[in-house]
Amino acid sequence: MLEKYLVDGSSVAWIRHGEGMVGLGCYACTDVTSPAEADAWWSTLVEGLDHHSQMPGVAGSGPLAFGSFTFDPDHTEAVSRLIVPKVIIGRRQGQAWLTVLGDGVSPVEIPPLVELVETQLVEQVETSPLVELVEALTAARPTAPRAPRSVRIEVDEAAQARWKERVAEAVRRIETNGLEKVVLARSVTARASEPIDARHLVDTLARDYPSCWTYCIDGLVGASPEMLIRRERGLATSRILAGTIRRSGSDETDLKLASALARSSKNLGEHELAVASVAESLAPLCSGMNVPESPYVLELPNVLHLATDVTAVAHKKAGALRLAAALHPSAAVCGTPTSVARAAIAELEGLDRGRYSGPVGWIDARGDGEWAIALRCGIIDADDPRQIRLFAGCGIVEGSDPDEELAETQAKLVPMVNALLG
Ligand SMILES: C=C(O[C@@H]1C=C(C(=O)O)C=C[C@H]1O)C(=O)O
Repeated sequence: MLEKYLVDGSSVAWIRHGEGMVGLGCYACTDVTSPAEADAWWSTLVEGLDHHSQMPGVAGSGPLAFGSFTFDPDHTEAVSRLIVPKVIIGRRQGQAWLTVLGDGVSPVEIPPLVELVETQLVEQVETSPLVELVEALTAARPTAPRAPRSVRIEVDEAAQARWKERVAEAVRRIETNGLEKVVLARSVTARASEPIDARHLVDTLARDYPSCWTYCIDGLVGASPEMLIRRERGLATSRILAGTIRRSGSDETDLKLASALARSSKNLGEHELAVASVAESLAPLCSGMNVPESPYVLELPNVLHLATDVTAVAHKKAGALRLAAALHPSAAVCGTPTSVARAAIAELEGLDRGRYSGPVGWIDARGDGEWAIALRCGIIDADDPRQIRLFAGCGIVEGSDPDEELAETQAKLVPMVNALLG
């Protein structure tokens, strides 16, 4: 529903269970090198920002900055970017709202959009001065989202073999030089005969993976199951995933797989490292932290994950971006110890991750917001939009088997592959 307001180009989306926000146009935008720099830029911009918003107090209402950050700014050609949309259409708990940045529109001119759920936005604003603004913003959307045509997904067996070699090398290093866990990723290129319409990918991902956070920002599109940090009225929550198995297609077998996953010492050990890294990074910025003793099994259509939700009360000054800066890169996407794992990734992976596995999300004027980890995603090539690079990785620990890890990356590619082919 929300995704139908997406306009190609500069529009952004953040959707889960059919709720969230779509941002149109660009009020302000900046390239940054880190979440900390982004935080400083946003704090300054938001002071005295002229805006008209409905539903104040609801998470996601008011002015927002959407952003996505590179995994490792020292080893990428990509840039981290923050976008403050001019218009935001939001929906939560069956209610909808509109936020407009800049002057020229008074709050009374903003039509009540509470019924947006049933009605087209443009109909709603027909009698208002906003109509021109919204029409201008949506004029760039000439057609309904279109599935990409003649998609070819590269199968490069030599590259797969090289990746398995890297996994084997990582396992050797784990046995010999103090590395406990390292996450190795690979990328696969898909090509269509026409430019890929990000809106189609958003539509499909939001429909097929409703419990994930579907995002679209500046060519980065995906549906992440992993929440690096959500801050809502000062309450911080982090969902940590580590330990994965592929689903079989049969409920009965999946049940057995789930209980095997919950008892597997390899997966539990890998999971513990990821939880410890989050708890350690959060501790200086929070109080009253609750870290559950054992993980639960999170079911997604393609895979099962071991999951832990950590909660804490964030210090007043620790906004969502500051928390994300402290948490990234967690062991879920980097490894343990962080610096050794990061260096091993730069040396072994042979991949520019770009914004894959970096924080992606939004922040509001109060410092609340949500930053997921950009997983199960693709990056549409800015120079050739018929092309998209898909990414997937796995945590490598002692005893990891290269063939199984390769199969796990294939399972993690499924959401994007299906969105492209479907
Ligand atoms: C790195 C990815 O996923 C991460 C690695 C996981 C694992 O190794 O079990 C599980 C979830 C994510 O934290 C990915 O999806 O690309």
